[in-house]
Amino acid sequence: MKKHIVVIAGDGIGQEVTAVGKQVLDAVAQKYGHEFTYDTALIGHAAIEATGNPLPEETITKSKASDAILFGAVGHPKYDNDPSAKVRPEQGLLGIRKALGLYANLRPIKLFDELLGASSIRPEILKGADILFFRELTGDVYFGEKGRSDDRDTAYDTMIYSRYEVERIARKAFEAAMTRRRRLCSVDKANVLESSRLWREVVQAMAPEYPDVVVEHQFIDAAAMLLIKDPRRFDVVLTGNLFGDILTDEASQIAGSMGMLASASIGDTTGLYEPIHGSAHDITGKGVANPLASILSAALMLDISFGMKAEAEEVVSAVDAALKAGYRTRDIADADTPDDMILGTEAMGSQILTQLASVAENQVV
Ligand SMILES: NC(=O)c1ccc[n+]([C@@H]2O[C@H](COP(=O)([O-])OP(=O)(O)OC[C@H]3O[C@@H](n4cnc5c(N)ncnc54)[C@H](O)[C@@H]3O)[C@@H](O)[C@H]2O)c1
Ligand SMILES: CC(C)[C@H](C(=O)O)[C@@H](O)C(=O)O
Ligand SMILES: [Mg+2]
Repeated sequence: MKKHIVVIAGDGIGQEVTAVGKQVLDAVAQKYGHEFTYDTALIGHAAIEATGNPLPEETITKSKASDAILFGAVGHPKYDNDPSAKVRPEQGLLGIRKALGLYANLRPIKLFDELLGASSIRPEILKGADILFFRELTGDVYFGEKGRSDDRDTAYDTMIYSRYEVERIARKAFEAAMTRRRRLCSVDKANVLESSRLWREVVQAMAPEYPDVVVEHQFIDAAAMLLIKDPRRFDVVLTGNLFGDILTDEASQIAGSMGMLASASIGDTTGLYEPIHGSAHDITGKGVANPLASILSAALMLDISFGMKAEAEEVVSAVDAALKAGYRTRDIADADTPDDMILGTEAMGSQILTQLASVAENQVV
């Protein structure tokens, strides 16, 4: 199969982990006889430096013309510490999500058994946790009207959702629940927020269309608590943009690390695949970033955008095999991990390629 992929590595460790994600795609293509061609595009701080714009028009054009996008991260400390900056790297990411209509952000929380010890949550609570988040991605307080009063002493952001926006993401979540354990938890703040009351109303109205799905509603504060107290009670979680952003960083502790969580942003056009983590200034340039989130994002691309299920499963199996063999990056190592099994970004990438080669030999005839 021929596919054209745009690689938008962005900033910080985005560059480091995306290089490894791409190597994995190359290895899959070679093994299965696919032809993947690549282009690169700028975003975030890198794009501001080069063009003054966090999302150059060319990046949108290239992205729209591609079959899928492998994305890294955006962000730079210069802007994090300057609240008055008018142009910011993050505008690039929000802009591309909006420009491509990527309203559904799928964030699977998969705990590899080997990483039970890497989490600070007790293993007996965690074992078998498997959650799929549907985070709405192009609405909410992120995109509602925002501003300052004339004297600049008052600021506002508007949390806003339309029935249509809630319905289309909820439908995706219900459909996914039908293929999984048939439980859907919708998370909102309907005891306080009007936009959440609409959210709940829409989900309640759709529930009878899916009689086999057990639907529950939780408030965001309680959901944040339950996620850590009893992660296995969740199957599909449906929520808005801001709540989903926060809950999934929290959920990374179920999987062991931010460096383990992949995501797929999908909608009406080209899908974008990215780790949920950011540019991680604290470890940028040290060669220690965990590339597994990028690799697992590449696996989601193979599955969702290209329909290459076997290839995607093989990538996940290769990750599993590397972890079973005892290899760790620093973020997922525990006190028992021998020093020589703690790998840097590139070395972990090489391990996955090695595992992929052997897994593939067993499976491909
Ligand atoms: N999708 C994105 O592009 C995205 C997401 C979140 C944050 N950001 C941006 O990234 C910058 C840094 O934000 P932050 O520090 O709040 O969040 P972050 O996700 O970059 O990092 C949070 C913590 O997790 C660790 N971490 C993250 N990814 C890791 C990996 N692959 N391997 C090992 N450790 C990893 C970091 O070292 C850090 O301690 C900010 O400018 C922020 O706006 C971008
Ligand atoms: C960088 C930021 C705009 C982004 C978000 O809030 O969506 C990030 O935190 C994410 O989770 O992808
Ligand atoms: Mg986030």
